[in-house]
Amino acid sequence: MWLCRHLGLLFRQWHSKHRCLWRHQSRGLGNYFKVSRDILFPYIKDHLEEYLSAHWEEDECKQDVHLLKKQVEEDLRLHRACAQHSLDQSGHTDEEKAIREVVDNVLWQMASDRKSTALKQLQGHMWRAAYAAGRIKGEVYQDVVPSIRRWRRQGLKVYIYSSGSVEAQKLLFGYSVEGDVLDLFDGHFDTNIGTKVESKSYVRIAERMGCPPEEIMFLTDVTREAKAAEDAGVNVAVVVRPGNMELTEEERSHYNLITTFSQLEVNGSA
Ligand SMILES: CSCCC(=O)C(=O)COP(=O)(O)O
Repeated sequence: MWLCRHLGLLFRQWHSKHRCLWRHQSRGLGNYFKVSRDILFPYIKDHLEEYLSAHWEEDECKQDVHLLKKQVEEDLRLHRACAQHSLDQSGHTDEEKAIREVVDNVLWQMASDRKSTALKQLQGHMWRAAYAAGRIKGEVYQDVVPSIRRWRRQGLKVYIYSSGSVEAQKLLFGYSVEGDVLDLFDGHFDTNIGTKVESKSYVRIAERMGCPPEEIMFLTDVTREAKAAEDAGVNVAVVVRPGNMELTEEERSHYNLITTFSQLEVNGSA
């Protein structure tokens, strides 16, 4: 999440006290949502083969598979590790084999916590169908909606930057247990702007927001992301939620830590 206010005072205060907030999680919107690890990702694993078989001939699914194949080509070109095919493919039709290859690749990417745009696009499309059918909901932490509403009343602009596709972000907040709360956000960014562990992504986002990096606060629960944002001159706070990755002693002393959004006050007194 990003907060941006063009008045400067808020951020100068926060900056001087190192009260920098920006949310993010190690494995999917963990600053906001309880469910990515427990519901969203298992949903993909459990329904992937069924989804691909049902939608294989549709243009959108073909595009998703095409993007995944391009990613495999890129991985091979860069000598990155690739998925190993798990099943004996003999006795299967060409379509079944092709689906199996995609399933293996997607499961492998997820096990490796890859954040490729190709993976995120397919996941977004699968979740869209699941939200529409009422099978899943975005279970937002209790402190999130009231805190963001308060910040917005105080004049902050709030953005999402997630490895999840913009479409998936909108679904998560559009179908949340609190109802459609998309009005909380002024904009969305995903890996199309660059990965969250690259400093230049944060520079580009600041440019898009029309806001100097030092007037922006980034909340994350991933310290590699926090480091990249800091390197770009953005203020950072690390959000500690149950089940997140353990922080080292050094990380604990270096970063401003919060356990709930309600600890962030616009006057800088977190
Ligand atoms: C947008 S819904 C699922 C989030 C997701 O797929 C993911 O990988 C989370 O990434 P984030 O950058 O939000 O930690």
